[in-house]
Amino acid sequence: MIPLNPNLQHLFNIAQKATKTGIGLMSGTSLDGLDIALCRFTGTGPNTRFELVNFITIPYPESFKLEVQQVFAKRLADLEKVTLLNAYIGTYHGELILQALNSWNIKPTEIDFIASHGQTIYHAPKRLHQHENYLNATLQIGDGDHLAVKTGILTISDFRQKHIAAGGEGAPLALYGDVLLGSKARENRILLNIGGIANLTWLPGDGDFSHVLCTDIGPGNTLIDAACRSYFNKPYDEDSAIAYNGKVNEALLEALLAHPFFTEKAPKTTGPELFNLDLVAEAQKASGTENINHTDLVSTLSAFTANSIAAFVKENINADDLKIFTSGGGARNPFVIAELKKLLPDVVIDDSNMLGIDPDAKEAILFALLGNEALSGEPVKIGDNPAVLMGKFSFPK
Ligand SMILES: Nc1ncnc2c1ncn2[C@@H]1O[C@H](COP(=O)(O)OP(=O)(O)OP(=O)(O)O)[C@@H](O)[C@H]1O
Ligand SMILES: CC(=O)N[C@H]1[C@@H]2OC[C@@H](O2)[C@@H](O)[C@@H]1O[C@H](C)C(=O)O
Repeated sequence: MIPLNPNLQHLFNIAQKATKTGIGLMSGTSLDGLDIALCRFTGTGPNTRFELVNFITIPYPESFKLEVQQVFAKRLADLEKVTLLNAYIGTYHGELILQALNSWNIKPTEIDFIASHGQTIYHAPKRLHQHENYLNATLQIGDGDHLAVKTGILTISDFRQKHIAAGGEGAPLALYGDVLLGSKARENRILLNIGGIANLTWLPGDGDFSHVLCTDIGPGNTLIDAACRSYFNKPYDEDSAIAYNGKVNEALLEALLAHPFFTEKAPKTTGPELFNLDLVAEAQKASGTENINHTDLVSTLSAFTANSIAAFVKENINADDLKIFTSGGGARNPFVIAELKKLLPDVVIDDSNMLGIDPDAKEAILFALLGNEALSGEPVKIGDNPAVLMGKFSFPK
């Protein structure tokens, strides 16, 4: 028999393990840091069982954020910088993994795989770019080969391309994790992630996958963070200290909510390419609120996040005994959550801890789960969503 090359033999051995230990990585649109979730999986698909063994967010230094911001969500960027960052982020994320493993007293050889999201630098669904001859597109950098060589661990990366190739927009991939880990018969659940962008998965209690809906909704923290950076020299509005000091400007809020993205049919995706301070400036112009003070602006942008989420739920999800389980950094924004509760008084709102899923770790767990699927799963059909196994394999040697 012709032997397999050692990489494929190693892959084959890992794929056949009953229990796999994988690291999921998420570096989101907020650019706050790298989320590292060390998970243990048995089974795949609807039979997946997972345990979060360790989790850490390693904050990015300011200098790194500034470098990424030079190319992040920008139509025009320095191509040399993109090229340099693609290699740099791969190696850097590898270093952060080694650092985390060291702090947990775990050897790299104990890890079966890394599943890495990379850093989105541009998300261009057709609804945004509107170039007739081009399809949906998205770009995540931080090449998997660099991670694999740096850590010595089999790495799976670049998950979104297959989703697009199979007809999707490359997001939200939360769909797959939320259905497999978060659904429960006879419970009408919404899993709401408030990151830079807010997205949700509607999981009706009838257990029929064809009724599941997963979509981006609009801005989560991205506009609040951008206003805090620009006007308060702060990365975000910690504990809503600024928002609670200001007053919501109803005219501006109305103009923001009038953006056509909100009437487009779900599922849909978006990003800071659309929801940025230029869009806010246009809404200020349309509502004659150019002179709004910066504190009121932060209150209004926080209310915008809550109102766009509540409006989506009211218009699209008609169910009794609805429960929302929140995750992402925005779940820690008390102003946004209090507004949401006010706007949806009949809905029980809790965080995803109630489901046994750490709200800060949820997206990193998702990528670990997608890695586990890529190794041993089968495509799962959920409504009209692409039924594909995602991710590309990189070997250390
Ligand atoms: N105590 C807090 N008070 C207010 N906001 C907070 C707090 N803690 C975190 N946040 C918000 O959460 C953000 C980080 O969220 P998260 O890490 O979920 O984003 P992300 O993973 O980059 O996003 P995405 O899901 O869009 O990729 C911060 O930038 C901030 O806006
Ligand atoms: C292109 C991209 O990076 N999208 C992110 C972003 O952050 C939140 C929202 O927009 C979501 O659609 C997605 O990430 C999560 C992990 C997802 O795909 O489910």
